[in-house]
Amino acid sequence: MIRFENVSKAYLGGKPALQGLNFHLPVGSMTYLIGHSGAGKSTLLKLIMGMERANGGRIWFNGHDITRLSRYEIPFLRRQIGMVHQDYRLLPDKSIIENVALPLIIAGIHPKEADVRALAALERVGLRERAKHLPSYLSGGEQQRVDIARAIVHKPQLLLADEPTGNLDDALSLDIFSLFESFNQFGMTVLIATHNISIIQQKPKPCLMLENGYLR
Ligand SMILES: Nc1ncnc2c1ncn2[C@@H]1O[C@H](COP(=O)(O)OP(=O)(O)OP(=O)(O)O)[C@@H](O)[C@H]1O
Repeated sequence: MIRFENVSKAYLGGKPALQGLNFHLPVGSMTYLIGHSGAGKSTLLKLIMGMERANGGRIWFNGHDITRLSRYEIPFLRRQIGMVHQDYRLLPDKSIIENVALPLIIAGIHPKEADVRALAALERVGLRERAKHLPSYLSGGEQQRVDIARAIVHKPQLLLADEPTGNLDDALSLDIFSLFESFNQFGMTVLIATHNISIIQQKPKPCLMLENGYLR
């Protein structure tokens, strides 16, 4: 699904964030991306999303070189990817269902159809009955599940998560990782950047380990 070939990234004026990365994520795999703060985890995820450009090397997504995409092609790439954030990023003045339906509305789906799909996504994360509430009425763990529903509402092939349990306690974190496992069991490829060693031990998976921008 994803192949990195000798990929490097340096931000303007900074030291290299990623250097000569080579790896392959097969379709249907679930992988952890680990490494200390500043090791380059978020940068790697942003390269896959087309939010940052590599300075060298190639990134293949289903056989297409996404380092060569024009900015008009990037939205098509993103429609195949879901992204879960550490800080939820919900719109505070929109209801839960409106938050989850938003990517579909932006992609031009009819609002009624978008609502049906958003409710189905909320069902998958166990929050269908909270659809009409505002985000501020939900706990941190529930808001994280809304962010996950929004990330999967368009049925992406690939799910990326950047420190998805950074703000949650151990029990809630385990629930969130179980959700990711359930999506993976239905065929979604999953890549999770995490510091959560306890979860990695409880739910072992293949790991990509970054150290100062290099894969170990
Ligand atoms: N927009 C940016 N401009 C300049 N340098 C950046 C930018 N984003 C990240 N960096 C630098 O790139 C390197 C990798 O950062 P990155 O955020 O990818 O690491 P990380 O492993 O995700 O860290 P954390 O676990 O703290 O989120 C760091 O040295 C960081 O300071």
